[in-house]
Amino acid sequence: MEGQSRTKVVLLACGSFNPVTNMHLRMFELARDHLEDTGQYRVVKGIISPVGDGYKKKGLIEACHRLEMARLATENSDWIIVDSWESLQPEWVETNKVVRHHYDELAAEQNDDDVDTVKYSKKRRINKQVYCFEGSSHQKRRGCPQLMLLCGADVLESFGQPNLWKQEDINEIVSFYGLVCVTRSGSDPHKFIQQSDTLWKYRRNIHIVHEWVTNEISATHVRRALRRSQSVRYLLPDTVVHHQAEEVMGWGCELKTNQTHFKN
Ligand SMILES: Nc1ncnc2c1ncn2[C@@H]1O[C@H](COP(=O)(O)OP(=O)(O)OP(=O)(O)O)[C@@H](O)[C@H]1O
Ligand SMILES: O=C(O)c1ccc[n+]([C@@H]2O[C@H](COP(=O)([O-])O)[C@@H](O)[C@H]2O)c1
Repeated sequence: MEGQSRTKVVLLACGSFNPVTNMHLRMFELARDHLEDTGQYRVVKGIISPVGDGYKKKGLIEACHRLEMARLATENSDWIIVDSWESLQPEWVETNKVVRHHYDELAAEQNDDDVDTVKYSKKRRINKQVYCFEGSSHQKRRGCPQLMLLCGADVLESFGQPNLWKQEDINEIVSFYGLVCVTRSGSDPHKFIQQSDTLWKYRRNIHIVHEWVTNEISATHVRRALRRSQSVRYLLPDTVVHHQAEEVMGWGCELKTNQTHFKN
């Protein structure tokens, strides 16, 4: 696509970030490299959106701490930011609504003159399929970056978990926005897409990024190590390790307080 303008992309990652790990940050770098390598896209921003306290997942520490740790983790990045909107909502917000919110924010940044008045309540052709979002007030804004949801393969595979995601939300995410999915050990996103009619239909909007440096870094592992007073250094950015030791552990959450070696 030399000489032609690339499509601007904003990557949005939703999750607990309990706490944010180096792998969360690496996920953004991998996704940006992958998309830009195609020659079609220019990734202009990455957004981390920690889930709110209403998610009520076992062991989830307060959103203010997860938010602060994500802020510390990204303070040296010139393109990844943390957004607090989702984490400040009193009730849990479905991911599709979070994606819509961020799309509206991006669209609002555009000049009103750029509004393409074709509403998504009208039939539109996407990937040669007629697609329609009944009742959605979304408008396609010319010049607005494309917003893609960034996730690990476990989240993609959770689409198949009965009664977890609404089918219409999955449709909207993969047809209108697009998905960038980073492989995790034990996952097979290509096979998962092949076995899902919806995902297969919109497979061109799903970008699979292969993590060749296979690793098992997960927030679960970090929490387990903390419970056992083991070091989590180099699994998390140093600033986050310090925050864990100095702030979170003194706030009465489940994490233990006797981990002074984190400060070294
Ligand atoms: N090692 C990893 N490889 C690829 N994606 C990852 C990895 N760790 C986290 N992610 C992705 O980051 C996003 C946010 O994840 P989340 O906060 O749930 O992290 P997690 O490490 O999977 O947490 P937990 O272990 O608590 O379930 C999700 O899309 C998840 O798939
Ligand atoms: O929107 C949904 O229906 C939906 C169903 C299940 C999970 N999610 C989101 O997926 C993310 C999962 O995070 P975690 O830590 O539970 O792996 C989190 O951001 C949730 O809000 C979203």
